[in-house]
Amino acid sequence: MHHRCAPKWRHHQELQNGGKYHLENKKFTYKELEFITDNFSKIIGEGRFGTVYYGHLEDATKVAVKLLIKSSSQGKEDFLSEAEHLSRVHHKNLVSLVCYCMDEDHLALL
Ligand SMILES: Nc1ncnc2c1ncn2[C@@H]1O[C@H](COP(=O)(O)OP(=O)(O)OP(=O)(O)O)[C@@H](O)[C@H]1O
Repeated sequence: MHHRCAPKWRHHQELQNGGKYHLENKKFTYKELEFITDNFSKIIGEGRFGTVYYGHLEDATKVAVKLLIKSSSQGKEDFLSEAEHLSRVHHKNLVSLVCYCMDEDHLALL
C-alpha cells in the first residue's frame, strides 16, 4: 500500500494568516491509518486530544499515531496548532512530525 505522506505541514502560512485550511490534497486516509497501526491494536498513551497508538510505516519506521476523533471545533484548532508547531521545531529532544492525516471524521498526527 502506498502511503501518501506530506513532507511538511505546508498549510502553516494559512494558519499564520488566520485563513482557512487547505488540506484536501494532502490527506492521509483513515484506511491507511488502520494499516499503519494494525487496526489501532496497540495503545501507547492518552492525552487531552485523543489516544496515541503505536504504528509502523512500510519502511519499518516506528511512529506514534495521535488520533483525534471528531470533536469540538476548539479541539480541532488546538490539534492543528500543535501540528503546525511540531512541523517547525527541530530538536533532538522533540519528536518530529512525520506526517498528518485528515478526512471527514478523523484528524491524526504521526
Ligand atoms: N511520540 C511518542 N512516542 C511515544 N509515546 C508517545 C508519543 N507521543 C505520545 N506518547 C504517549 O501518549 C501519551 C499522550 O500523549 P499526548 O501528546 O496526546 O498527550 P500529553 O502530551 O501527555 O498531554 P496533553 O494532551 O496535555 O498534551 C503520552 O503521555 C505518551 O505516553
